[in-house]
Amino acid sequence: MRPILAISGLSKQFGGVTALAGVDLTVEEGEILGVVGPNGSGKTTLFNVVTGVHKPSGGTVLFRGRDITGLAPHAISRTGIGYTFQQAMAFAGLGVLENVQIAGEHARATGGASPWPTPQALLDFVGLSALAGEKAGVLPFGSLRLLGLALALATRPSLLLLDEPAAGLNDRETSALVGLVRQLPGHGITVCVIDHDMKLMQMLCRRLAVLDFGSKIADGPTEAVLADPKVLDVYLGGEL
Ligand SMILES: Nc1ncnc2c1ncn2[C@@H]1O[C@H](COP(=O)(O)OP(=O)(O)OP(=O)(O)O)[C@@H](O)[C@H]1O
Repeated sequence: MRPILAISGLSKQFGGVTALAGVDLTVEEGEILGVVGPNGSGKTTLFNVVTGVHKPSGGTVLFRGRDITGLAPHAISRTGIGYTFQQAMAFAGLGVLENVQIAGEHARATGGASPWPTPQALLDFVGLSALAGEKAGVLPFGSLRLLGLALALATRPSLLLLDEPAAGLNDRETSALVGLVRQLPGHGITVCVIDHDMKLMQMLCRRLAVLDFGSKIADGPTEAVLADPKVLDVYLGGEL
């Protein structure tokens, strides 16, 4: 089967800094793939290049076989790639439901039936119905993260990129998030997630790719990757 996302030889220079050094990576339809690596290894840059925030210095990104390399973010979003940010993004002065409505207005026109036909249904899914009328700016941090997930889902992605979705969440909130993300493939949404929390990644991902200094050093079943001496080496004294 053709991968939903196929990244080949992707590189990105920021002046003299090599953030990505020729990364090959595929995301298979229906999986939850984890991308890990030490601070500064290029994970966020990888997402930023895939979503069009940064233009790559070299390489290609194919989404469902279509070359989307270097397209503008709005054009990439319309192909069906959604993403959440490290910082939850919402209009603070608008209501929770209004935020989801607005995000949905920018949804791609070509998607099939959404698993969540209304903004309210999406709020039900992420567990924020009770807060629908609140201003986003007054939400507690955990709820704001869930709103960030709802906003990304409102754009009706078929591939969702999650950048540190559990950062700052407590254990209960993290479990709730894991429960939601695990359901996404069943709703036709493939997931690629970055996080430092290896326990979270073990709960979510059957496959992990590891970046180090902008290069992919491992890619395979989660348990095998976490036992790989090359991976243990880059995390020496670190999170593992
Ligand atoms: N906009 C930018 N301008 C200049 N350098 C950048 C920019 N974005 C990232 N970098 C550099 O590129 C390298 C990779 O950074 P990146 O944020 O992709 O790593 P990361 O793996 O996501 O790190 P972290 O886990 O800390 O979020 C780092 O050396 C970083 O300083």
